[in-house]
Amino acid sequence: MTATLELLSTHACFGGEQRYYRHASDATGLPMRVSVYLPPKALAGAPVPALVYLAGLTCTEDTFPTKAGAQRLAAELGLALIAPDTSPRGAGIAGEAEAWDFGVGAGFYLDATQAPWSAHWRMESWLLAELLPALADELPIDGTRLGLTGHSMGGHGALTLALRHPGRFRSLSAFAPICAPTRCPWGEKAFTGYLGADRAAWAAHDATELMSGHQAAPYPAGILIDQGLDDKFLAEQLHPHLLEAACQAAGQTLTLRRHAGYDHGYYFVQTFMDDHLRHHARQLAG
Ligand SMILES: N[C@@H](CCC(=O)N[C@@H](CSC=O)C(=O)NCC(=O)O)C(=O)O
Repeated sequence: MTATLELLSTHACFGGEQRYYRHASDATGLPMRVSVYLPPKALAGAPVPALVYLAGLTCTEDTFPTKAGAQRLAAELGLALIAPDTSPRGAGIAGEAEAWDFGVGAGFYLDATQAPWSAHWRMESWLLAELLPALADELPIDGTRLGLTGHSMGGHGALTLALRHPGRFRSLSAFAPICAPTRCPWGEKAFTGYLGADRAAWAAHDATELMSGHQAAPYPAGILIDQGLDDKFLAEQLHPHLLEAACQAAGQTLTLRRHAGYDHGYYFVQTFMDDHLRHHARQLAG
């Protein structure tokens, strides 16, 4: 297979390497970016399990490696960390970077069906059909042992992609995720633009709706979610209580931890990162 990953830079980090790649994507028709942390065990040649982290609105592939503080424990656990960019860039669509919650930096991890976005905003296809297979082909990553997590818009991406593609990911967690995008302003704006005004198409990208369609737990080993109670987006945008109710109805074990004093930012994310790494490492072992 032809290599599609172009190494842009690499940095020694806790005995492993923090790398940045450009990836030639047919799905988006644009060069896409991704960061990958390879732990010491992978550099020694052994294929390792990987945790995919989907970042939130306004973020890039650089946000997670520089702000989440995950590499030290990932090195110890022998876990690779994959952090894709949050949208296509450079498509040249009029106004694509004018809003911080739509367009550039706001891909919502789905394939847009509405012009002009449908030509390039194909994040689900890029991630699942191209990027993850390429990473497993070209790097010492075991593509059968992938966990998925994310923050805010990326938490929505983690929950929805894991629920839309059962069996593709072995473990699931999220930080302050958008749990019911069909019922919050961020989701309504994004879904109207990317999927069209007909709300019938939206449910397939809403974690609460997807969970409500399950009669049995899709992640029997349990889902972990952390949420700060001083998060300025909690009441209007995130709605974890709706997902909690849907999980209860489906028999899905959900550990939803609500933390007094924590806001939406990366001080919150890095505080609970070790717990998420251990949650995934346990379920990805063997
Ligand atoms: N510009 C916005 C704030 C944007 C923001 O808070 N982005 C979050 C994700 S929000 C949901 O997806 C984020 O992760 N930012 C990166 C960071 O380094 O904190 C505003 O004006 O409120």
